[in-house]
Amino acid sequence: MSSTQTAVHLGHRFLDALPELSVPWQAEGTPDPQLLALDDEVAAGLGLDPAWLRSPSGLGFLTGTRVPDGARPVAQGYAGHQFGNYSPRLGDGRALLLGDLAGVDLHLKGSGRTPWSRGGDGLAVVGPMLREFVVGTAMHALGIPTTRSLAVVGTGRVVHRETPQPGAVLARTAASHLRVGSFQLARAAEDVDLLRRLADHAIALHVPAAADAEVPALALYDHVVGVQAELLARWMLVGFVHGVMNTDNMTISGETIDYGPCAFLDAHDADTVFSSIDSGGRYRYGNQPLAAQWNLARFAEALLPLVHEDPEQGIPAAVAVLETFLPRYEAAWTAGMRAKLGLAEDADPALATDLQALLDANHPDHTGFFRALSTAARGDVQPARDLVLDLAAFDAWTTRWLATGPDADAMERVNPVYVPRNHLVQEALEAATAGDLAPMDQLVDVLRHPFDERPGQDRYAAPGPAGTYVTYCGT
Ligand SMILES: Nc1ncnc2c1ncn2[C@@H]1O[C@H](COP(=O)(O)OP(=O)(O)OP(=O)(O)O)[C@@H](O)[C@H]1O
Repeated sequence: MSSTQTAVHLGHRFLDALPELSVPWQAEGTPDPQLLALDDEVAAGLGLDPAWLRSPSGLGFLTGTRVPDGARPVAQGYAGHQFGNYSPRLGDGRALLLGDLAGVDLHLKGSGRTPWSRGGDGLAVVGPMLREFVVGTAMHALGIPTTRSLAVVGTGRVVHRETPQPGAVLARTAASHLRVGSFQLARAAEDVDLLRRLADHAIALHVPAAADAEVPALALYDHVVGVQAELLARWMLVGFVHGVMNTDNMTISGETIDYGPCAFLDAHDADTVFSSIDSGGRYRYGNQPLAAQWNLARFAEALLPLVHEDPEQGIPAAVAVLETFLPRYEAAWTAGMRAKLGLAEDADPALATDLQALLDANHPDHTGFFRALSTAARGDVQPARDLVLDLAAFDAWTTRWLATGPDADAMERVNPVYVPRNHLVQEALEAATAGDLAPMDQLVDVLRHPFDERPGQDRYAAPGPAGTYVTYCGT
């Protein structure tokens, strides 16, 4: 196999800044590594040669078993609220931060036990790691901030879940792996110096201008509230359900992280839940903005000692910022809806909220309906009309909307034809787990160009049969 890879120099910025949150660690060996998926574009962004990554030495790099000279992999510590309950010790129980490269973190998932593993085996399996690859790739193509999957490598190890599963390691990149839970751990340590270094590190990476603010931690908080408001609006507009919005899965960068029990809506329904363990519907589609706000309140609590030396006295300033979350979310959502509906800047905002009410009442296929509206903007309302039950309400809304002269071309640039449909992802992952990668490769190929309609590929645009949502709790 040809290889033009020169030496890889992995930095260790997290370990240098925050040794207390870092446990130097190594990956477990992989008996028989086999490449299952590789994103050449992500590789190129890191300055890595895809041909080398496919070679035995590249697979050693991607699984953490052959670490470049000078690299210092660590398991990162963090805490977090999971489904509302606080866990003081989470951390990378099956993951490692290999280091940083080209300004981003390179992280492994499924690389073996660490001191944060608690009772877990430290491993990951093929299906869920490929799910992260497929859905993360789709999210990036949709223009939504996200960690990115570089590769999934089958380990050749059998992993014991409900049934024996083939093991895998995911290699992914992120602007950083700083989470709300990272701050919760530093706050719980009652070490203000550690908390300050963590905030300074986050500021240096994600919002350098905050360093000059009167209260840098408050400026950091304001930034995170803003990027999360934008992110949540993007999720809601595209019909994405994250599924496990615990505080350890909320990034400081504003990137989507951890594609566990996630999926895209078929029928638009605020009560949609995909995670089999989310019995109370805490992270249902329609509750996501409020779940994010709740997480941001926990972030504020963690930051309080940096807002004021008497944390209690920092509360009003932090609450004032937190209270901007929903207005910022609504502004981002309104702007996004304006784009999805091909409206001019000065269009009546009630067009968006009235359409939302129509979607809530009629449950059309989310992705298909918005795409069909661009056909309506070209003069054929029937495809959209076929998706709703309340035809009088649809006709009334459509008449108002069409009178604004919506821009169909602009709409087609923001309303995807293809999203990772739950049933297709499931089908592809089951095939891959059984050794056939072709369905996944074909699916990823379509998802990389979500706005470009492809003749003969209708099955990738269609919703699954009603009632066949796969609820999911695999890891
Ligand atoms: N098989 C396992 N062995 C050890 N720890 C695990 C295992 N699975 C999950 N964990 C740990 O449980 C916690 C919650 O897991 P979760 O599934 O949210 O994270 P993850 O998918 O492993 O990682 P990330 O959030 O980085 O994408 C984390 O601390 C994670 O490291």
